[in-house]
Amino acid sequence: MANYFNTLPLREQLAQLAKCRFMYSSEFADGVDALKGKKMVVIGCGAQGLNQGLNLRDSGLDVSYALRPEAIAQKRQSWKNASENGFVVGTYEELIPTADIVLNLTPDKQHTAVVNAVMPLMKEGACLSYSHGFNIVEEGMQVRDDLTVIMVAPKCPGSEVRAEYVRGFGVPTLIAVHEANDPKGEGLALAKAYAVGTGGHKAGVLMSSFIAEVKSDLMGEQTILCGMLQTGSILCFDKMIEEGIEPGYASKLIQYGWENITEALKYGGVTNMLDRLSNPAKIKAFDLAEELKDIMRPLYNKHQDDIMSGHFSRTMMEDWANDDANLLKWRADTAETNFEKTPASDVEISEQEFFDNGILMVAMVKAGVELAFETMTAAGIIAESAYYESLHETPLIANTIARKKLYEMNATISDTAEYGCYLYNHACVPLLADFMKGIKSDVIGKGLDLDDNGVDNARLIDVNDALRAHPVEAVGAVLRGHMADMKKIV
Ligand SMILES: NC(=O)C1=CN([C@@H]2O[C@H](COP(=O)(O)OP(=O)(O)OC[C@H]3O[C@@H](n4cnc5c(N)ncnc54)[C@H](OP(=O)(O)O)[C@@H]3O)[C@@H](O)[C@H]2O)C=CC1
Ligand SMILES: CC[C@](O)(C(C)=O)C(=O)O
Ligand SMILES: [Mg+2]
Ligand SMILES: [Mg+2]
Repeated sequence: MANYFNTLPLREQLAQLAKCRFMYSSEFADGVDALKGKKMVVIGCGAQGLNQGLNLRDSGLDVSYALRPEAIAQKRQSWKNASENGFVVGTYEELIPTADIVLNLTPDKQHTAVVNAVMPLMKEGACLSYSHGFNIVEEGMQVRDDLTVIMVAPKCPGSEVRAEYVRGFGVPTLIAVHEANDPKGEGLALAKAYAVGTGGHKAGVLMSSFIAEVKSDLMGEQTILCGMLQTGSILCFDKMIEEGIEPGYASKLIQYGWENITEALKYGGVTNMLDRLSNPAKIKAFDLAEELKDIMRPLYNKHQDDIMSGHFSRTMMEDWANDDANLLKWRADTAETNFEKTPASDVEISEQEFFDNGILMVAMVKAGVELAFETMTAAGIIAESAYYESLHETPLIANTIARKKLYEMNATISDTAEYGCYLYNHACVPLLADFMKGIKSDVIGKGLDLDDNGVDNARLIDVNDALRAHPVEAVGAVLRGHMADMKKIV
């Protein structure tokens, strides 16, 4: 199998990357009808499998789980997830031949083996679905001609797919039909109904392509979403300890800080997040973010270039073949960081204090969101998709850190995202070493110690104008206009 993207002529690569259209709520008027009465069989019951299945069942659909024999025999977590939630569980042989749609929700590393095992069992004309296009785009998987192949990719961790649905909202979702596999022309109707079933249509659905999803998803998760939050957590914690901040306070400021400050981002973009600071703190955060952007821009470009060229997927697949040696080592290293090992104290931190004492964290989020957005759009990813992959998803990842620090984030995201997160982190920590030498507790841990909050009017106007003029703010305002059901978290 070859990298499918790399086999395409340049004009086709560009056309696929640019494929992305925001779908209006009127396009979902048929709800889940296209899937009513159809058998949906999910393979794997982990982060996405369990949570998507719960939403689809609550939306009135027929969901069951096909697990590998050892998972059933050993009553593994996947078996517990499915059976304790009252789903029918069976082997591939028992359930796949009955399926109208098979949802492949196993880790990307397993896709080739899983698809090769289930394809011969799938009935004529059935549908195979993915939630991430890696197997099709980066590995060139060929699927039987009679099968429809679709993708319904929630732009967030599985835990939040469920949490947002239960709150009455949803998560932005990219849907796509693999053009080589749409023999009956029903792929789009199935993907739309599936997105409604998970609640995605309430947050925004983009009709896109497998290629656009893969090249944007990998970029978002490696950089701002997981890599930047991991790097920021480690650097900010270590700096606070160096500056004499009480460790339990430092741990709490970071663990819950990302969630608190990015809630403001979710509601009103980068502008609103910085508007939560006093005027002097806003100017300070702006300047820090500009400095961070200058330092980190080459790293963001490298990640996007490596994703586009296939270098990233090739090297990750080498690690797969090497028994995940890098992934497992990096995972063990994360468990040993001071931030991870220091429990949060029970000291009260008010919502405003997270902003006032976390100016550097605000600057890191601003820099990361803007850089990821700028890099993705410069590479041909459409602004709406780049917005979901940077700004909208950052708070959803921050929610996982609030639960159980970096452990929870890395356990909840896909193995692919986790690998990319560590790759970024290991490059970004040394890159920011000199920058961090100049950082003091006034921007992380204590807040600015000023007698008055006076600022120069002209400078404040410039900063406010620059914040509002960034292109992520323009597309964000439009997309948030379609998110009437969004619910408050903190
Ligand atoms: N994690 C996330 O939040 C997101 C994931 N995605 C995509 O969703 C897909 C699923 O990822 P994710 O939910 O993280 O996966 P998980 O790592 O949570 O694993 C899912 C399940 O797959 C089963 N599994 C593992 N290996 C095999 C195998 N060889 N054969 C059959 N079953 C297997 C496991 O059960 P057991 O070992 O017990 O058999 C496990 O329950 C991926 O394509 C990912 O990129 C997309 C958006 C976000
Ligand atoms: C965090 C990255 C993601 O793509 C996701 C949750 O959207 C993943 O692969 O886990
Ligand atoms: Mg994603
Ligand atoms: Mg991903």
